[in-house]
Amino acid sequence: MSMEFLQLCQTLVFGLLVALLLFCLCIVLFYFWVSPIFALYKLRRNGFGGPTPSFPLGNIREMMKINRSSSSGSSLDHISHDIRSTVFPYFNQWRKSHGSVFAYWLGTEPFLYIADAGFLQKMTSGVLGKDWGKPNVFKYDRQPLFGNGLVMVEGHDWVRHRHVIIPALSPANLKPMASLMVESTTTMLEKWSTFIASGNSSSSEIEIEKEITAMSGEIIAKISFGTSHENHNIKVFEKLRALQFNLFGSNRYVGIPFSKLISIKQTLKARKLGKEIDSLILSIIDERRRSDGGYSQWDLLGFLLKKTDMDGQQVGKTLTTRELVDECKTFFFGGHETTALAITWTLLLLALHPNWQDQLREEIKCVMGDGELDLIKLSALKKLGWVMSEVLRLYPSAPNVQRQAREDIQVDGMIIPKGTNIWIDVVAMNHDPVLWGEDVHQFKPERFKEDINGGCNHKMGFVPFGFGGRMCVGRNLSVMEYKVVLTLALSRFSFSVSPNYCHSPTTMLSLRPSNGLPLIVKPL
Ligand code: HEM
Repeated sequence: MSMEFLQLCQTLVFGLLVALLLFCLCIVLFYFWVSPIFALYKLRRNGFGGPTPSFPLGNIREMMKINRSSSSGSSLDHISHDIRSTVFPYFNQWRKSHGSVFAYWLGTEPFLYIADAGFLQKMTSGVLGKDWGKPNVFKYDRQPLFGNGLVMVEGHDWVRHRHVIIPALSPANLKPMASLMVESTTTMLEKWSTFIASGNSSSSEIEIEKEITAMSGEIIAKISFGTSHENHNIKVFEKLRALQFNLFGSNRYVGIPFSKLISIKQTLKARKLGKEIDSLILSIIDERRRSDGGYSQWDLLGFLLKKTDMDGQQVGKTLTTRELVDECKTFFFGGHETTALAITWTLLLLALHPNWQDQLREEIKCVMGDGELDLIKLSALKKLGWVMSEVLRLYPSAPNVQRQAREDIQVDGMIIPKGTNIWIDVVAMNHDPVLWGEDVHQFKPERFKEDINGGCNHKMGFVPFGFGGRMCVGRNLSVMEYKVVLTLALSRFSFSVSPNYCHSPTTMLSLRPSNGLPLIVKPL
């Protein structure tokens, strides 16, 4: 072979490599630069304003800057329930200049921000639950936490999952679970009594958020898997918490191209934790399938296994084992955090409003008498129901609801282009004086006395459990747990705020007190 021929081959290979590299670069540029600019142009042409993005970061840099300059919390003397500027300071700022509906960008991902109940109603009226998407960008990011569980699944698969799960969480099915709630709550309260008795004073400071979260985790573990897998339950709980802190504990630049590579350590750790949780749950499922009576055990897994392996086969509505694992994770995570935080915020508000503690104690005594907690009578605790609604209004455990448009959606002649992510700001709507009146930031449970919507002047203005076909499936369970825990706690203790408390609500998927909730707890 001549030298010239070899040189020609080398030049050809080099040329091909350069061409390939240029082609890849063009694709990357198209996806992460040209395509977002087209999408931005489409949104603007349809009348959606918003802060100006710069690709590939979108508006993330500005969000971080506003976050840094926002207030970090308030002391006991200056607690304000207007949490809009603390929780989502950038939205609070942008709302002032762009109104309640505008477009912003997480990296190269377009988001439509909505804090307008009228717009929300028009946007959702023509779209069925199964036709909504969930933002792909979050779906990939949160894969280790939810997999393809009900929170993330879409289309006909979502219909099938919901069909299997809804009966599992019906009030009739949940009734036998109440005794598990009483058991875990009583154990926690006993521990508090012992702790207080061991000190020198008649009351003690207790870190309420930590206590309630641990107890709620124990409850959901027993409800999900029963009491015979305690070791596994604890491990799943601990690993899910670790996964949550890994995914949401610090900035990870979701939406920016190759963001997983930027935070490679966190990505790998999340993946590892996700796999460990999956194999723990798989081993529980395997054990159940092998054991005598594994299907008849009274818990959510028992119910789903029976549906999946037996009843569901006849009607073709079953879940695969992989889907069962994802649903167990979804229950476990979705089922404890939101409820635990609703109880935590309630105890803060009751500590700030001792007259409401008295009113609730009176109601509990009147409904339950002096005897043991009667589960059938829980629904008669009306005032406790108003308090729960008011707490979910001021401090919504789920501070936002998300969707992704899978088709173009028409709203008042404007088009939300297919692929647009949608971020509904529940905090902003719950604190909007136009919807609620001038006393919007005050704790007034009585606003729910005559009206389940709390006097909100738009029916889509109060959506603490979401809306439409995708509304939360766990609300019966959470109301039951909320009432059991608070009835037992208020019957034994009074609560006041510790001088060590710093009011600084923040989001880590759910809305939580960023420095915990120390309360002074005193036996009655
Ligand atoms: C105070 C307690 C709770 C609050 C505030 C809450 C709030 C929410 C919200 C806002 C959504 C989104 C709905 C939408 O997209 O329109 C949701 C969905 C969901 N929640 Fe809850 N939740 C609570 C308790 C629970 C519990 C106890 C469970 C499970 C046992 C649970 C399981 C789920 C599931 C599986 C979904 C997805 C439903 C779907 O997309 O079809 N939640 N929840």
